[in-house]
Amino acid sequence: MFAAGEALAVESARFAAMGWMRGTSGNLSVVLGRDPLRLAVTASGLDKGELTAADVVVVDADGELVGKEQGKRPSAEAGLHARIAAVTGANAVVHLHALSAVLAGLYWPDGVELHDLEMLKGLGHDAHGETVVIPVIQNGQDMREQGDAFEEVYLPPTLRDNEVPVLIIASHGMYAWGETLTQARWHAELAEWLLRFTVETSAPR
Ligand SMILES: CSC[C@@H](O)[C@@H](O)C(=O)COP(=O)(O)O
Ligand SMILES: [Zn+2]
Repeated sequence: MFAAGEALAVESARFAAMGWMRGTSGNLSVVLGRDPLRLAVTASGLDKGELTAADVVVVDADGELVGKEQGKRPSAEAGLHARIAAVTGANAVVHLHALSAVLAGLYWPDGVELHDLEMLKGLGHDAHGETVVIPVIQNGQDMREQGDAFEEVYLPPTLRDNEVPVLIIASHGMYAWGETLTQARWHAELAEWLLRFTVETSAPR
């Protein structure tokens, strides 16, 4: 648990330095166990640039606190982290308030189309001839409803294509996930670049 807290604090500071976890915004999680599902998630309402290894709590599949943590509440969005981990099999989930994701969700509320960009390979897709759609769901405060909305738009991997390990929440931010915390970060970094490129080159003027 200390190791998970340490890893989440390091990643959180890195994301904050990128400007994607300003103030108390954003949250991160890693899966601790699957039967039953348990995640280590960042505690709520803290400065995400200054987390310590102790600023983490354990939650269940509904994002509810497991055990007693003195004075710390789970992230308000822990329930969506747990749902993404359950549905996708990811071992780490990151949630960022990247401006490019919010702008892309505003311009393309039915999903953001990406194609013919080398960076798509970092999301597990083809650099040529494939259109990758990052799904968008509406913002909300009920994590069960947000989880249901995610499940409706999520495209699992097929024999031909990999999943798209990214979700945009309109007027809010983005989620990315992966097999490890490092891979989740890579997906977030690459998706942010792809979204920024697309907003800057294709947004309606
Ligand atoms: C400016 S923080 C907004 C929060 O409501 C939320 O969206 C967020 O990302 C952080 O919530 P937290 O409960 O600290 O994990
Ligand atoms: Zn948020």
